Amino acid sequence: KRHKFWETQPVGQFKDIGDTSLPEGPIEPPTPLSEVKQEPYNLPNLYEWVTCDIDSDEMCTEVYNLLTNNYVEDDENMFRFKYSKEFLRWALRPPGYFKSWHIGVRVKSSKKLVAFITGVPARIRVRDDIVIMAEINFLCVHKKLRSKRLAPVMIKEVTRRVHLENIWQAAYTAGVVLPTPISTCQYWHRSLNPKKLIDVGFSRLGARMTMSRTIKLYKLPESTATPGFRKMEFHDVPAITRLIRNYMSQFAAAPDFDENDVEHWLLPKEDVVDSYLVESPETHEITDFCSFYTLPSSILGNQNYSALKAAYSYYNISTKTPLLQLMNDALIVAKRKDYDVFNALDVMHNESFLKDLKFGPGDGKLHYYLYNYRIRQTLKPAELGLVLL
Ligand SMILES: CCCCCCCCCCCCCC(=O)CSCCNC(=O)CCNC(=O)[C@H](O)C(C)(C)COP(=O)(O)OP(=O)(O)OC[C@H]1O[C@@H](n2cnc3c(N)ncnc32)[C@H](O)[C@@H]1OP(=O)(O)O
Ligand SMILES: CCOC(=O)c1cnc2ccc(OC)cc2c1SCCC#N
Repeated sequence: KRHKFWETQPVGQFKDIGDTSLPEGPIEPPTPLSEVKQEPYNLPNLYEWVTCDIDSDEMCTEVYNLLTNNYVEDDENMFRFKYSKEFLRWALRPPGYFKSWHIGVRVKSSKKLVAFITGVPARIRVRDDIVIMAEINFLCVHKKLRSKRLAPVMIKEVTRRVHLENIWQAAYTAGVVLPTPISTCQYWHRSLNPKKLIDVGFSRLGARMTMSRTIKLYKLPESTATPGFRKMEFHDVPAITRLIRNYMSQFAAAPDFDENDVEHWLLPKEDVVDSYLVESPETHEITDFCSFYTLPSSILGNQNYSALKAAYSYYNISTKTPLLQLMNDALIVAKRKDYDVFNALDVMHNESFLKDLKFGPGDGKLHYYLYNYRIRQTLKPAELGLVLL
């Protein structure tokens, strides 16, 4: 496959796979800031750049509507991600964020928002290197403007704006194969509402299985099992920061969270992110943590349902409570909050609980990428400690 754009970019190229002579680390050196292109890339004549101020409800609504109607669908066009406005505000305003990295494209005449791409700054450790990167996300071109080579322009523009902040690396994920994945992970799904998943056509009744038997198979207790299991609160931030920094050090790639990052990314936010911890009733030590984010999807073309309420496993830490028991408590909480499905990637130690907790493998893959940073050997999912939204 010819990647006319990606072959011009400082990313691992397919032709270089297996070439262990190439050094690990940045592919190109930084450009002197005076040499970074000062003006935006040219768009086709009908279009103009707009910096999206998502603090503005009007602008945030335009972004929400563009994504709701034009963002990622599964291969069978059964679902389309429907990130909420509150989720977008959370995802796009972490500590140190740049409004200039929230980039839209409007039709000059109608002022209609027809494309979007974002970056947020993140400190990411790759093996022993801590690298300031841009996490790139929400790349979206309106369905009516596809296959016009707009995406490469969007990517070059966000790259330019990231360079202006003296940042030279990026991290991103995609369902498509591009030059060149640093890891390829698998989605797993745990039914919480099997009747709905069967009705929408995602799941099928097992052979020799009735609907009532299937509902019983996925049934969960009303209450969690772990003593001291409770919601995370603001005063837990220092302890959770210590816990996650220590736990994540075992993975080849992971976020380098400080207390400000933990406060932003891991404190519960209603209908955005849920986080729970285990505080030992005896010692009051905080020993374990689990979290999931809320990403609904539109259900496309079903008579009975229009929305899927999905929970996505985020960061989980087990030092005393078995991960299996901790994640079962997460499932119990998600079911109690009326989620239809609990999704997880096979990253970190997730493989250890997926089958036992009745997750089934999805048919979608998620490829992880670094921009302008080579790693010699593809990482196994279990070596990945990074979950992007
Ligand atoms: C130092 C800082 C660096 C920051 C930047 C780092 C890099 C960040 C990179 C971005 C990370 C985003 C992460 C993220 O947001 C999470 S992945 C979600 C991406 N969005 C969607 O799938 C939404 C629905 N699809 C669309 O809106 C369009 O199909 C998009 C806009 C995807 C492509 O629009 P289009 O109308 O269908 O296509 P053309 O404009 O004609 O362009 C075709 C070229 O685009 C390449 N392409 C297609 N999909 C891609 C994808 N998902 N990543 C990267 N490249 C992608 C494709 O390979 C081809 O290049 P090639 O000819 O070389 O093969
Ligand atoms: C029921 C299990 O599938 C999903 O939850 C789901 C929901 N919405 C999507 C929207 C776009 C989409 O495009 C790849 C996939 C989904 C998926 S499966 C992959 C995500 C996970 N886990």
